[in-house]
Amino acid sequence: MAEKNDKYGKELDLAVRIVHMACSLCQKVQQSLVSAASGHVLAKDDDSPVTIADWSVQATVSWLLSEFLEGWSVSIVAEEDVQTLSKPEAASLLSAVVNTVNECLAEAPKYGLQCPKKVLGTSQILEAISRCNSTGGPTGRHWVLDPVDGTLGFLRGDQYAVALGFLEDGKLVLGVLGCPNYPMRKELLNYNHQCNQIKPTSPPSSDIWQKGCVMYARRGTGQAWMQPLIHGDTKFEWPNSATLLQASPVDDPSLATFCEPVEKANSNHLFTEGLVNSIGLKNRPMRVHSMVKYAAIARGDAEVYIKFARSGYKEKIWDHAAGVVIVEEAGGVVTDAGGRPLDFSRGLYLEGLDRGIVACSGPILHDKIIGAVYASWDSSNL
Ligand SMILES: Nc1ncnc2c1ncn2[C@@H]1O[C@H](COP(=O)(O)O)[C@@H](OP(=O)(O)O)[C@H]1O
Ligand SMILES: [Mg+2]
Repeated sequence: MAEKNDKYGKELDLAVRIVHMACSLCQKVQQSLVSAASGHVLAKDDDSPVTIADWSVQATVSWLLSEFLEGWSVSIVAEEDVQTLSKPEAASLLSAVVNTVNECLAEAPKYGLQCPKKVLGTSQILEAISRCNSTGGPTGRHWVLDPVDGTLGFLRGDQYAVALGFLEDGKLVLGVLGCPNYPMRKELLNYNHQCNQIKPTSPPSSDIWQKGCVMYARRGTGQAWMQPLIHGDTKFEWPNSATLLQASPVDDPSLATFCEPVEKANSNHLFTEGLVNSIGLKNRPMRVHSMVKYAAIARGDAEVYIKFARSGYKEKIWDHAAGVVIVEEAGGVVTDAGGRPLDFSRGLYLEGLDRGIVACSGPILHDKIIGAVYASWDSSNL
């Protein structure tokens, strides 16, 4: 077991194993989605596969955390609620979730965890999902879960993440980020040409694409780690070939790569283009779904991540928690556009966030971006 004698060692060890299991669950669901769509265009409004993955991951993570930590009193802030799933018309969805969760939990021994003594029933699974109704806040211990971050990426057979953070007394102390499609070569992350449908043969089902990883960090250690996902009959053995992550040393903007959301609706591409041009960034933006953008900064595949949501949009803590601590421990800097740290202590949202989010591989680039925000804000079209 990892770092058991250290503070949060037990929680980190468990969270990493759980996120590995959740990634495997997602890969199976996404694979069935790719097979189902093989040769066809998946209906754009058919979001049931991602819904199954969302609820199944939430139920699995909730059940495992409760089973191996403080029992039913464990506090989890998570994206999904149980209402839709409890409706009579969602019966087949619910039954798919029940099967998916039980299949995943049956694999627990492979990850060094015990599986349930009996297959979980529908009511236990609904209870596990609905238990994740904490609203976090400034005191106590809270897990923060985004079961499938980047739902569009998931549906498109593209990038998505499973994100699990841990807060104590309002401070972010652990982050675990599963990136099941994170390619080993950064070029494969670059999706400027969005894929609007599942593309079973592109990227190729090569070894590179199948890899995937789990990143994790504990606040204050100055270290962030990455483990490959396990495949087939391989058993998860700590430290599971963990390697240290190091954010990029590049601090010359002309050599830096910046990443941002794929969706224009989620971040103002025009504003960020002006911003990065003004400090001399030349590389094309790396547009990637989900918190994989934080992963790219932590691994040194990109130097800058900027997100400026439309005014009035409130950023949720689960969309950032895991990624922020990993980037910071890998040597990066994450703040709002005013240069202040993100505040995870005020409930479901990053309350008080100044305009947008700026994550950089180091302080020099970060200062430049923040300076550019001040210089260009008044003339911006936000
Ligand atoms: N209008 C909006 N502006 C900014 N972010 C939004 C948004 N609508 C949804 N999001 C958030 O952006 C996340 C996706 O991030 P990105 O665009 O970087 O891939 C979504 O996570 P989910 O996919 O988990 O819902 C969602 O929480
Ligand atoms: Mg999300």
